[in-house]
Amino acid sequence: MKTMTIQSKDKEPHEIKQDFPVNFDNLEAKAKEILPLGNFEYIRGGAGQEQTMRNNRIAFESYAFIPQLLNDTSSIDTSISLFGISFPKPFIFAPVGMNMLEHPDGELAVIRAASKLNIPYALSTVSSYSLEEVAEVAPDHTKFFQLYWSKEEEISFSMISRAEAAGYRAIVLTIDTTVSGWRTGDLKINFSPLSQGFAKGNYVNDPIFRKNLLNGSYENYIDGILKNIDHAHLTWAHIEKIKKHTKLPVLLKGILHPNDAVKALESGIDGLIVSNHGGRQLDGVIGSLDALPNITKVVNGRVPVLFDSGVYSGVDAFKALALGADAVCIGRPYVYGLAIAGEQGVQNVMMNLYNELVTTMTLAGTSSMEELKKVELVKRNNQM
Ligand SMILES: Cc1cc2nc3c(=O)[nH]c(=O)nc-3n(C[C@H](O)[C@H](O)[C@H](O)COP(=O)(O)O)c2cc1C
Ligand SMILES: O=C(O)C(=O)c1ccccc1
Repeated sequence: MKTMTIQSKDKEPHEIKQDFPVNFDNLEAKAKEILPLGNFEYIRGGAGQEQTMRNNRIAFESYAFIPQLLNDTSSIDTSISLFGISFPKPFIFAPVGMNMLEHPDGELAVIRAASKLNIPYALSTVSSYSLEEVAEVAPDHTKFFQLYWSKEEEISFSMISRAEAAGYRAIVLTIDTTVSGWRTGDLKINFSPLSQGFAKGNYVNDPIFRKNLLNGSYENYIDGILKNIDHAHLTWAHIEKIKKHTKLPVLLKGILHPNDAVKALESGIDGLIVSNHGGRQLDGVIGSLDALPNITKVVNGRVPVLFDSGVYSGVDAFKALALGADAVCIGRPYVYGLAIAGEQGVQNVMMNLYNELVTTMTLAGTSSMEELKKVELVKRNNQM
C-alpha cells in the first residue's frame, strides 16, 4: 500500500494509506467484502424498516450552511474542552460492542488508535476485551465507560467501581436500549451477535457476575449476559442512585426529546449524548440531527451536549457542531476501518474525517469551534 503523511493542525503527522477507501459508501462496501455476512449486516443494519437510519441521513442532507469568506483561516483550531480536559479534535469514539466481530484485536486496536490520535474513547459494556485490559493498553488516555444497566443492579455498580479503579473518566449510561431493537436483518438470518461469545470481556471476571454464575443463576456467560442486559425497569429514580455511587461525571446516551434533556439536568446529569443509536433501536424516530437544536437550546451550555448517529463525513461533523454539539461521536465508520485494516484502519478513518472537517472549516471561513458554532444553516424539505 502506498502511504502519504498528512500534517494535521494539531501538529502530529499521521500516515494515510492511499488505497484506503475515503468515502463512507466505499468504506462500507470494502468492509462487506471482508466480513462474514452476519457480522457485516449486524453492524450495518438498523431496526425495522430502517426508517430511523434514513431519517438520520435525510436530516444531514436537509441542512446547508452559508459560508462567510475573507476571514483568515490559515490556522485552524479544532480543539475542544470536556470535563476540564482539552482535546485537539472534536471527536469521540462511540461505544460499539463486540469488536472481535470485526478484528481479533478488537477494542485493543481501537484504543491504540484513539490514544495515538488523542480522541476520547468510550468502551462498551459488551466489549470483547475487558475494561481493565483496554485501560492497560493506554492508561493515561481519556476513556469513558458505557454502561448497559443490568437487571441485577449489583453487577452494574460493580462495573462502575471497576471503571473508576481502572482510571475511566466518565460513565455513559445508555438509556435507549430498554430491550434490543427489532433488527430485521439479524432476524432474517437468525444472527445473534451475543451467542458468538464476543461480549464476555467485562463479565468473565466481574466478581458479582461470577458469584451469580457459580450460584447457578445462569447456565453460562451468554445466558447470564442475555438475562441481564435489558433494562426496561430503569427509570429516573435510578439516576440518583447511580450519581450517589460514583464521583465520575455521568452522561446519558440516547436523548432525543428536550423534556428528557430537562429531566436529565434536574437529575444532576453531567452531559448528554443526543443519539438514536444509529437507527438500530427504535424505528420511525426523528433523525438525530433534527433533535439536536431543541436540545442545545434547553441545555443552554449548562452541560456538554455530544452527538451521534449518521456522522459519516467531515461535512456531517461540521453541521452537527454548527448546530451546537460540543463533540461528535463516530460509530460505524471506525468499525468498518477496524474490519478493513485493524488499528491502522481505525486511524485512517478518523484522520479522513478529521482532515475533511479541517478543509470544510477552512473553506467555510471558520477557524475555531466558537466560529463554527456561529455558522448560519438553512433547512430545506428534502425527499430522498
Ligand atoms: C455494531 C454496533 C454496536 C453498537 N454497540 C453499542 C453498545 O454496546 N453500546 C452503546 O451505547 N451503543 C452501541 N452502538 C451505538 C453507537 O454507540 C452509536 O450510537 C451509533 O453507532 C451511531 O450511529 P452511526 O454508526 O450511524 O453513526 C453500537 C453501534 C454499532 C454500529
Ligand atoms: O448492537 C447494538 O447497537 C448494541 O448496542 C448492543 C446491545 C446489546 C448487546 C450488544 C450490542
